[in-house]
Amino acid sequence: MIRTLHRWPGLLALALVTILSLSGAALSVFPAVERITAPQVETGLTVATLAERIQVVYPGVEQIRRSPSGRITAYWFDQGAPGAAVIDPATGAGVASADPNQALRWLTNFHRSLFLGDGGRIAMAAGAAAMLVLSLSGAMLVVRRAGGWRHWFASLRGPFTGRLHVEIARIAVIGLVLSSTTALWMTASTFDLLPDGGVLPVAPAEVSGETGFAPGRMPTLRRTPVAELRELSFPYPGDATDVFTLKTDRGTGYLDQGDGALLAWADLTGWERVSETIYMLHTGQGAATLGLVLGLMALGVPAMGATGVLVWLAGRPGRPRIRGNQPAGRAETILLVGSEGGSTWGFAATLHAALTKAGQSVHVGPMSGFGPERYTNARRIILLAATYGDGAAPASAKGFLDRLNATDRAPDIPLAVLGFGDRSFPAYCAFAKSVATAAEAKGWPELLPLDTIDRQSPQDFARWGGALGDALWIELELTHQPVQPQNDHADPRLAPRLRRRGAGPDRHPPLRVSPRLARATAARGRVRTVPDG
Ligand SMILES: Cc1cc2nc3c(=O)[nH]c(=O)nc-3n(C[C@H](O)[C@H](O)[C@H](O)COP(=O)(O)O)c2cc1C
Repeated sequence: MIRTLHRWPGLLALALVTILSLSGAALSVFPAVERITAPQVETGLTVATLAERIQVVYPGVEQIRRSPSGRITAYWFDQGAPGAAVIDPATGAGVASADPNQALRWLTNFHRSLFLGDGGRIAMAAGAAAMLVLSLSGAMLVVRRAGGWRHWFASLRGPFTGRLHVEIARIAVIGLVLSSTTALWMTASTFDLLPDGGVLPVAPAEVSGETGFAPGRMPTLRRTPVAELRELSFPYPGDATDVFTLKTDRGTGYLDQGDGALLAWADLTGWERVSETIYMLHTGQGAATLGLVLGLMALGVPAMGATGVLVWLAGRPGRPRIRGNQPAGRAETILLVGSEGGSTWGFAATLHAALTKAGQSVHVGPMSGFGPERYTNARRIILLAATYGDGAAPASAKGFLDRLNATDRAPDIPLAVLGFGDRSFPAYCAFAKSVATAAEAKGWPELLPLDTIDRQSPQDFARWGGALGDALWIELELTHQPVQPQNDHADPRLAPRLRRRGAGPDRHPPLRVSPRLARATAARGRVRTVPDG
């Protein structure tokens, strides 16, 4: 279920989340550059002093703005012509153009809406939602694979592409959850779905009617550090009824231009504060370092997309077509498979073919489809169960143990459990062992004791086949030629190990095990083979 939830949004929204993450990563650089290039403000500088300095240089100043990076921009009128510049707060003089950065504007529009207006905004929000689902389901898969939250950073085993996918995911997931959640919040805010609109102070009923009180002398501005400033708007020249408007991190107020008195004030609402914090966390404006970290994490998305597709492609051909598979209600032998990577299905196909050749009718299906009420003709049930993660159930065996535990009585059909695992994992064949223990506890009759296959060994399988043949009183030859999973070649640790054990089809001719010999070796717990023919 979680795997499906991870796979399909991932494959369907791959292009969208890649666009979102790459453009987001590029955007994350701008606040950091602005932070570095913006002229620095001396500590303790007040809005009063800043306004005074700017007014000396630009007497027609009508607005002063401070961006979250600390950059100060002034806008003025000079003989009827508008002007604007980035200001050096130490002098009040302009030091750079205030024209908006075209690349930033282009990237921002692309990132927000793909230049498609509201439709594009909704598409990008869907991409963010897909990223959130992918991050959360991915985190649950990492936990399952590592064997719990405590092992989040434990070293990984398994094919290279899968490991790389998880290695990136477990670092990037925090940033991706943060970026996607904040993106969804911001979209909701854009579409007015949140009550986070600003509240303005009530307009003053009376003003002094005077003009000309210098901003540098106004008590409120003298108490307000520039670090808190967002915007200071000057009154319209010649209009004695107009006021100064001050916006800071705390709220908005009106100041009388005749005596500097604070006429009205409104604090930011709780919703506004939350929305502003979320805006800062998403854009990195006001938190440039965090922005860069999130941008780096976003770069993990294309890499995870590529490795995720490779993992999906490698896993797809895992389940072979089984010719002559009998319906569950008609088969004498029910062969159920618990597999994650697909290789156990190959063993099931070999066993199915050998039993069919010996005249049996066999049904092969996933362990997750366990339904004893359907096995009306069955005389035996065989479970081939791999283990994944720290002793967890593989994908095609999900729910098997729950279903078995929920039944009052185990089926009255003899059972054989064959575990597939790898001895280099601490919980060797742990899932098969749990199944065998649960079956025993339910009083399920035993056809064969639990046996295990280490690293898909054909010899181990042939040996077990001999023991099964003896139990069924038939000649049973299991000559399995494993198909090496494509991405195991990329795993420098797995491939030599498999080769040493002779798992490669080219290194190992099919093995024939005589039932008598197999019985003898099975009893001694080691494997001996006889050459073909
Ligand atoms: C990520 C991963 C985790 C595994 N965890 C275990 C484990 O905990 N215990 C074990 O015995 N084998 C473990 N294995 C080995 C597999 O169970 C074994 O290779 C099995 O034959 C795979 O069968 P399948 O391809 O049908 O899933 C793991 C393999 C991988 C790739």
